[in-house]
Formats: sequence, structure tokens, C-alpha cells
Amino acid sequence: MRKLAEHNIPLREASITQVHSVLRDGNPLIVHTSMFANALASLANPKQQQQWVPLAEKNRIIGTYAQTEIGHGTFVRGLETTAIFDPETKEFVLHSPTITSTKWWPGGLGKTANAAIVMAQLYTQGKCYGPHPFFVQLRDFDTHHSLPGVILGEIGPRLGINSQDNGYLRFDHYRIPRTNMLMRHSQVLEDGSYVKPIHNKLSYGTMVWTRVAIVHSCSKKLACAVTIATRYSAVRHQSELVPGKPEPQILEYQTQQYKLLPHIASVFAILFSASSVLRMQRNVAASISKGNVELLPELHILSCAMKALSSQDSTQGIETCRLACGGHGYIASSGLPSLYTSTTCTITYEGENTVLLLQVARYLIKSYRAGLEGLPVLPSVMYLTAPSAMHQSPPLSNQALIEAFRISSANLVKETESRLCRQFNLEQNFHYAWNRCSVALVHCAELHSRYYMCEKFLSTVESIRASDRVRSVLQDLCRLYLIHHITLNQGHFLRSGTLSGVDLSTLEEEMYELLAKLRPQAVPLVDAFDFRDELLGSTLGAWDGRVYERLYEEAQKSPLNKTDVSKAYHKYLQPLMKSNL
Ligand SMILES: CC/C=C\C/C=C\C/C=C\C/C=C\C/C=C\C/C=C/C(=O)SCCNC(=O)CCNC(=O)[C@H](O)C(C)(C)COP(=O)(O)OP(=O)(O)OC[C@H]1O[C@@H](n2cnc3c(N)ncnc32)[C@H](O)[C@@H]1OP(=O)(O)O
Ligand SMILES: Cc1cc2nc3c(=O)[nH]c(=O)nc-3n(C[C@H](O)[C@H](O)[C@H](O)COP(=O)(O)OP(=O)(O)OC[C@H]3O[C@@H](n4cnc5c(N)ncnc54)[C@H](O)[C@@H]3O)c2cc1C
Repeated sequence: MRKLAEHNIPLREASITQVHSVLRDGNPLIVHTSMFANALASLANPKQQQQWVPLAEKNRIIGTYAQTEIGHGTFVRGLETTAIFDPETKEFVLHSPTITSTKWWPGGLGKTANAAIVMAQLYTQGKCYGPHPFFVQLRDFDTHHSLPGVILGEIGPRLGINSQDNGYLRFDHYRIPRTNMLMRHSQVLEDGSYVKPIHNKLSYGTMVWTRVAIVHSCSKKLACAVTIATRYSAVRHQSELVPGKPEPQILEYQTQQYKLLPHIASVFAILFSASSVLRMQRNVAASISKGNVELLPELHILSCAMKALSSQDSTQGIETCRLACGGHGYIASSGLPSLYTSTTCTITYEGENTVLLLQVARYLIKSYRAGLEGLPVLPSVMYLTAPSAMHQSPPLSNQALIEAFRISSANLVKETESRLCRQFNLEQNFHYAWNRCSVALVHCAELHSRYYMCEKFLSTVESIRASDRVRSVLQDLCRLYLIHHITLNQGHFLRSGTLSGVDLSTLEEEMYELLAKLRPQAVPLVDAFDFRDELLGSTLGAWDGRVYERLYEEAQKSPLNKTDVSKAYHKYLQPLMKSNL
């Protein structure tokens, strides 16, 4: 917090910079500095911001974002916590009517936060207007005791991020002033009348913002993992590549290069996509403040797509890096287990990935149908019904591969839409038909998202300002990324006829050559991420490569090594040994 102040970083931008520098296994203030700060900035009106932002900036108020309940996370419209307006007292009454309405999961809620943005069903004049955000004080600002009518606590140990206190929260007819409803986009006036927002999903804005932040953070987490595994692979010697010759660095094995280099490429792909979505988010935020919400659906879909892909890629990448370090990847001091446990949760939180991909698919199908009818569609999906440009690029050039992605994605959407129509004819119900096609729909969303990520990687590398040598390495890396993802998805390319079996064999050959070509660049590439040893926190990945010394030194710190004979020997082991059992 002192560093943020020193560097003049506003609270709501802190999460992007601090995530990797503070408390590797989770941070009890992360939701305060990210979602809570963002909710105030984007959902509170200017008067409310004047009231709460300075207090939050000074950490007098420490907040969280309390939306999910035990009974509902994904289905936000199904939340059960109520906020009923009482016109007599000009207050909202917050209440948790059922066990399933208990708020569950919010980061920092258990012990750290003294306030929260609570999403609750808004009732006024006898009508429900759906989930809306409210600023709610939970604890006394001086004593930190929970306030009467507020029941809260911590939910217990999790797979990871246990340095954070995830909490639960219930309200018992807890009253807050009318002016605590965040009123930038919709309002309840003193007489209880409701003023609609210009777009009914503006209250979901904090989720959209966080999804974008997650994309950025996933590239950093993966960058940490590939740094550790690549440096280790340059230090570790094992087996014989040629019988009788010295043991090579494990990085010499093609299989090891295949494990690491595509994930090094993935760091760039995610990072460049994150920058592009962040730019779009800033534009959309500026438009919204001028009352224009035209691009909000596009931002929503893009942030869902990139959050889903980047969380999945980084989680898989980190696990591959851990496995690539053999036994030493399993030890906590390698840093890899906590990287994994603090990243795999990004698949679930801020919108479970399957659910987000189905949002993307819904948009693809709607846009495809609109395009067929000649209705306007937004730029990112115009390709679904635009004519192919395949023949214009040299075969198997980068541009041709991007076009192959584009056409395969359009083809899959077309096939899936036909399947949806057939299913609809059978079921006579759109929702049942949708469910019967949802695996295919998720595949559509994944391929479209991959196409976007590949395209961003290529266009960024082509326009980046760098020396020829650096550009050439990035171009190789980008080429590897494209080919790698084509080989992983080859069925789609064969089905769309954009690539033949021969093309795929040629590309596969090229991929193996690229692995060998990029091998000498592997260590410089990860060194260029420029992580300090303190940030990596890894015995395997430190700059100086003293892997074995560090492992040995770290083992000395184990509490079990404080004494030669442990207490457990006297208490359990010795009696057991003497018991003749
Ligand atoms: C822990 C720390 C360790 C490491 C951190 C590392 C990095 C992170 C860096 C920063 C992050 C900071 C902190 C993170 C730590 C943890 C925080 C976690 C927080 C949370 O999880 S908060 C809870 C999040 N919950 C969700 O995301 C719920 C997901 N569900 C939904 O969003 C919606 O319910 C859903 C699925 C979108 C459906 O909504 P709804 O039912 O209302 O809509 P419909 O499906 O009917 O669609 C109608 C229509 O609306 C469009 N739409 C939906 N959402 C939006 C939107 N947000 N904006 C614009 N439009 C939207 C939808 O597309 C439909 O359009 P259409 O009718 O088709 O035109
Ligand atoms: C570490 C962590 C931190 C969190 N922090 C916060 C926080 O700070 N604040 C907060 O409010 N929440 C927080 N959450 C909660 C999080 O946002 C939810 O867990 C998440 O949105 C998923 O919802 P769920 O748990 O209800 O899963 P569910 O929706 O029950 O998902 C379970 C399964 O059902 C499937 N499913 C659900 N709906 C559909 C559908 N429509 N179509 C197809 N499949 C479907 C999913 O794909 C999944 O496989 C956190 C969660 C975690 C793990």
C-alpha cells in the first residue's frame, strides 16, 4: 500500500501491478483494490464517489464485492438476497431469506473487509427490478466488530489462495440509507420510483472490468511458470541423449522444448490480447460516460472470450511447467504449486468458463443469423458471413493460417447453427435445443476466441517496434503459436477444407524445426520477462541457477529439521515400535 502511494497508482489499478508482488498465495486486499475500487469508480454517482473513494483510498474503508451466494454464482438473476425499499424511513432493508441466499466466497469478506458492494434483488413499490449494487457497511470502522444485523465469517481452507480470507455473509433485516444504492446508472428516488439505466447490464460492469484484469494477470502468472521451468531445464542434466555422451541439459530434448516453448509463446499471445481488450474497455468506458452503450455487448463478449481462454491456457501451461520439472516441480519451494492453485481458480471465478463461452456462442449464433439476414453486425464477427479471402495469401503463410482459422471458425458456427435448427425442429423449444447443442457451441466459442488471440498475436508482432533480431525471434514464436494451435485443432481445419492432411504434415515438420530454432532463445526470452528472484520465489527458477544449493538450503528451513529427533518419535513412533503390533 505504501508503494502504491509512492508511485501514485490509483487504487482501482493496483490489482494489475500488485498481484504478483505481494503474497504469492493470495492477498486479502485484492478484492478491495480491484473489484471494490472499480465498483465505486464505475457504479457510484459522483456524490457517492466523493463520500467513499477517499476513505477507500486511505484504507479506512476496506471493501469486498459480495455477489455470489451458496445457492447461486453463475445465475446472477437468481440471487436471493433482497433489498426492499422502505419509503417511510427512506431506507433499504437487506435480508437473507434462505440458507441458499447466504453470500459465499467474496475475497476478504471473512476477516479483512469492513464494507462491501452487495448485489441484491431490488424491490420498490412492490416490484422487483433485479440485482443491483449497494454500498454496505459490515463492521464498525473503529472496533472492526460486525454490526448488528450482519452475520459473517470465513468459509474455510481452499485448494489455494489461503492467505486470503474468503467469507460468508447474511443479513437480518439490516437497514441502510436509500443513498447507499450505487446510483450512477439506475436510481430509486425518495418516493420509491425507479429510474432505469441506459442498458440493463451496466450493473454487471465490475465483472467485465475484472475479467479484463484477469486476462492480464494470467499472462503474468504463466510468465512466472515458464521462467521457472525454462531456467531449471537449462540447469538440469538428465539421462543420455547419445549413449555414452555426457548427460545433456533437459532443454535439449525435443519433448521438453515442446512442453515449454508453446507456453512461452502463449504468454505473449495472452498479453497482446489483454492489451487489445483493455484498449477497448477504455473506449467503451469513455463512450458510456457520454451515454453511448453501443459497444458494450462487444466488450462483454470479448472479455468473456479472453478471460475463458487465458485462464484455461495459463492453468494448463503452469501445470505443464510443473510436470516439466519432474519431482522438483512438486515441491512447494519451486513456486509452481502455488502458481497453479492461485491460477486454476481464475477458470471458475468471475464467471465459470463454460458459462462465459456459452455467452460467446450465443453472440456468435445471433450475429451469424443477423449477418445472413443482411442486418448490421459488429466488426469482430463480420467474418462469420463475409466471403472468404483464402486464395489471396501465399499457401501456409501466417496470413493464410489466420484465414484458415477465420474460415474454420465461420464454418463451425455455420454447422452448429444448422444443428441448432435441426434440434429445434425436433424439440420445438429453443432452450432445450440449445442445451442439446451446447458442447458444439462451446467448441465454436473456443475456436472463435483462439482465432482472435492468434490474430492479435500476429498483428502485434507485425507492428511492434523492435530491433530486427528481436522481431525475428517474436515472429518465430508467433509462428510456433499458430502452428501449435492448428495442430491441436486439426479436425476443424480438415472439416472446413482450409488445410489438407499434407498441409498439416508440412506444418508439423515446421513446428519441429521451430522448436530447435527457438531452443537457444528460450532462456533469453524468459530472462526478458525480468522477474526479480523475490517475485518468482522459486528454488528452481532463480537467476543464478543455483538450483541444488537453494533446494538444500530451503530444506534446512523445514520446521521438522529444528531437532534431529522429532517430538512425534517420543509420542507415537517409539511406543509403536515397542508395541510389537
Ligand atoms: C484471489 C487472488 C489471486 C489472484 C488474482 C489474480 C488475478 C486477478 C486480477 C484481478 C482480479 C481481482 C480479484 C480477483 C479475485 C477474486 C474475485 C472473484 C470475484 C468474483 O467471482 S465476483 C462474482 C462473479 N460472478 C460472475 O461472473 C457470474 C457470471 N454470470 C454472469 O455474468 C451472468 O449471469 C451471465 C452468465 C452473463 C448471464 O447473465 P443474465 O442471465 O443476466 O443474462 P442473459 O444470459 O439472459 O443474457 C441477456 C443479455 O445480456 C447480455 N449480457 C450479459 N452480461 C452482460 C454484461 N456484463 N455486459 C453486457 N451485456 C451482458 C447477454 O449477452 C445477453 O445479450 P443478448 O440478449 O444475447 O443480446
Ligand atoms: C477463489 C474464488 C474467489 C471468489 N471470489 C468471489 C468474490 O470475491 N465475490 C463473489 O461474489 N464471488 C466470488 N467467487 C465466486 C465465483 O464467482 C463463483 O464460484 C463462480 O461465478 C461460479 O459460480 P458457481 O460457484 O455457482 O458455479 P456453478 O454455476 O454452480 O457451476 C457449476 C457447474 O455448472 C455449470 N453450469 C452452470 N450454469 C450453467 C449453464 N447456464 N450452462 C451450462 N453449464 C452451466 C458450470 O459450467 C459448472 O460446470 C469466488 C470463487 C472462487 C473459487
